[in-house]
Amino acid sequence: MITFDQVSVQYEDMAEPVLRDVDLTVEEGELCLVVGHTGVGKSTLLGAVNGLVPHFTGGTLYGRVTVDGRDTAGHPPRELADVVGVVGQDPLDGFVTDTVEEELAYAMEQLAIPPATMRKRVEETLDLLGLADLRHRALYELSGGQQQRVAIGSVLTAHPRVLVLDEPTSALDPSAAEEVLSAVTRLVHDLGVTVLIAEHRLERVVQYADRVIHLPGGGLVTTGPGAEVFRTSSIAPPIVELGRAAAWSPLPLSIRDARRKAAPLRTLLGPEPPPPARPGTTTEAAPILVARKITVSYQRVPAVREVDLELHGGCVTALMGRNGSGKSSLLWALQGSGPRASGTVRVGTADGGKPADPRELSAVDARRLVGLVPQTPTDLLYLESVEQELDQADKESFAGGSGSAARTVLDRLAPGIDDATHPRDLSEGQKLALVLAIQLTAAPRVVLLDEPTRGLDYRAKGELIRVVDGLAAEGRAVVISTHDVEFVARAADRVVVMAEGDIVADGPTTEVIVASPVFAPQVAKILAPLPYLTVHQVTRALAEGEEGR
Ligand SMILES: Nc1ncnc2c1ncn2[C@@H]1O[C@H](COP(=O)(O)OP(=O)(O)OP(=O)(O)O)[C@@H](O)[C@H]1O
Ligand SMILES: Nc1ncnc2c1ncn2[C@@H]1O[C@H](COP(=O)(O)OP(=O)(O)OP(=O)(O)O)[C@@H](O)[C@H]1O
Repeated sequence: MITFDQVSVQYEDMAEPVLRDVDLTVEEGELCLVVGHTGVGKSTLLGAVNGLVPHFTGGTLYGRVTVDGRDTAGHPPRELADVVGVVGQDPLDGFVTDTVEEELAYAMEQLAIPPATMRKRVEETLDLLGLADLRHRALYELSGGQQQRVAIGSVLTAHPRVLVLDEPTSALDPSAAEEVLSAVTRLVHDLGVTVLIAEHRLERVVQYADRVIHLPGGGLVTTGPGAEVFRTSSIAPPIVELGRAAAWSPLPLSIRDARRKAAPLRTLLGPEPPPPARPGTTTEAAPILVARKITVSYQRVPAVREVDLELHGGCVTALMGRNGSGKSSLLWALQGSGPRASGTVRVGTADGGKPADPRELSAVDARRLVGLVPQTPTDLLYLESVEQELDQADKESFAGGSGSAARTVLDRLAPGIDDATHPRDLSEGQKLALVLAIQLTAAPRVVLLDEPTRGLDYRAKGELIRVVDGLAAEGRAVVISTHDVEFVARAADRVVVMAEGDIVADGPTTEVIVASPVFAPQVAKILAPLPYLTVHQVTRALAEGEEGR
C-alpha cells in the first residue's frame, strides 16, 4: 500500500539528510508504529507518505514514495486526500472551518460524498469521540484534548484507506486515548485500513502494533515485530523495561501477557513496602501559593468551580482529569493572565514581602512569581532564531543574566539544537524544550507546566524530571497538568484530580493512582496488588533484596 524506494530527505540548512536511502513497504491492513527519539525524522517519514514532504516543508526528496500506486512526487497532498488521511501534531494547524460539526464534514464535502452519508458519518463520529455535546462549538473554544478529538474525527469521517497519525493521543486523557486507538484498530481489522502512527507514549500503543518502524538515528530506518525491535532499542515503554529487567522472553507487550509472567516477580518482591518512587524533597510548611474559591467561566458556563488549592515549596503536583475538566483554565487563572470570574490568588515573594496577586503585577514581575509553559508552546516563540530567543530569556531573567542560563537548560532537555535555527523549523519536541528553557530561566517561585511531555521522548522526559526535581529542591512549587500517567508516576509527589471544574481527589501520588483503572501506570497494573509505580522502584527493591541475602 505504501512503498519507499531508496528515499532520502535533505532539508536545506541541515548538514546531514534526515532520511537516508530508506526502503520500506507497508502492506494493506497493517498497523505500523513509528518510533524514534525527538527530532530523528518521524514526522518527515510520515509527511513523505502524503507528499507534505517536500511539497510544503521545503527540502528535497530523493528516491520514490508511492501510495496505492500513486507517486507522491507527481501528486501534491490535495490529490492524495481521497486515499490518505493525515492528523498532524498540532490540531489547530489543520483546522479549515469554524465549528466542530463543519470540521467533521469538511473532508467529506471535498470528496463530494452524498449528504445523507455525510450526516450519518458525522453522527457516528460525534458519538465515537465523545463530542456530541460540543457539536456546535467554535473550534478555538475547545480544550486541547477536545481539539485533538475533532482533528482525528475529521479524518476518520472521510474513510481514507491509509491513515497517518502523528502523535494522535498526545493531548488525550487516558480513556479517550484508548477509545481512539481501539476505533483505529477496528478500522484496520474490519476494513483493511493501513495505519502509520508516530507516538512517544509507547505504553499507549505498543499492544496495537503489527510492526514497529524504528528510526535509530543517522537517517536509518529498521523494521520488525515489537517484541524483537524493543529487545534492544534505546527507547522503550515501562512494560518493556520491566520485561528486560526481569529477563522475560518473549518480551510481553500487553499488560495481560505481562501479568501472566509476573507471578514469580511478585513473590520475589514480597510484602515489604516498595522503596519511594521519588527522592523525598522536604516540603515547606507554609504554602507559597494560596488560591481560594477560584471560578472560571466562559459565557457564563463554569469551567472551574470554586476551587481551593495550596501549593508548597518543594512539592511537585500533578494535575490530572478528563479532557475539558478545567485544568488549563485553572492554571491560567493561577498565573493571572487567564480569566477569573471570582476567587483570590496570593503568592509569597522570595524576600518574604507581602504576598501578591500575580494578576495585579506587571508581566515581568508576575513572571518571576509564577511561570507558565502553555499547552501550545509556540505561542511564546516570536523571534527569528533559537539564539535570539535564548538571549531574550537571559536578559529578562535576573539582573541581565550571564547569557548562558537558558542555553544550559535547553541543552539538558534537547541537546544539539543549533543557535541559528529558526524556531519554526524545530521539531515539536524541540520547540517545547526551547519554551521550557525560556520560562525556567526567569526562575519563578511557582512553575506551572501545561502538558509539558507532549512530543517529548523518554530521554527528554527523564531530563525534564531532573529539571523538575531541581526546581523542587530549590524550594519552588511545581504543578504539571498532564495525561501522561507514566510521567506522573515518576515525577509527582502529589496528584490532584479534576472533574467538571471541581477537585475530586487530592493526595500522595501512590494513594491516588495505584488502584485507579484510568490513572495507574503500567508497572502498577502488572504488579497489582503490590503498590509499585515505576521500573526503577522494582530494580532497586530487587537489588536491596540481593544485598540482604
Ligand atoms: N521544514 C523543515 N525545514 C528544516 N528543517 C526541518 C524541517 N522540518 C524538520 N526539520 C528538521 O529535521 C529533523 C527531523 O524533524 P522531524 O519533525 O521529522 O522529527 P520527529 O522525529 O518527528 O521529531 P518529534 O518527535 O520531536 O516530533 C529535525 O532536526 C528538524 O529540526
Ligand atoms: N475560550 C473558551 N470559550 C468557551 N469555552 C471554553 C474556552 N476555553 C475552554 N473552554 C471550555 O472550558 C472547559 C475547560 O477547558 P480546559 O481547557 O480548562 O480543560 P482541560 O482540563 O485543560 O482540558 P484538556 O485536558 O483537554 O487540555 C472545556 O469544556 C472547554 O471546552
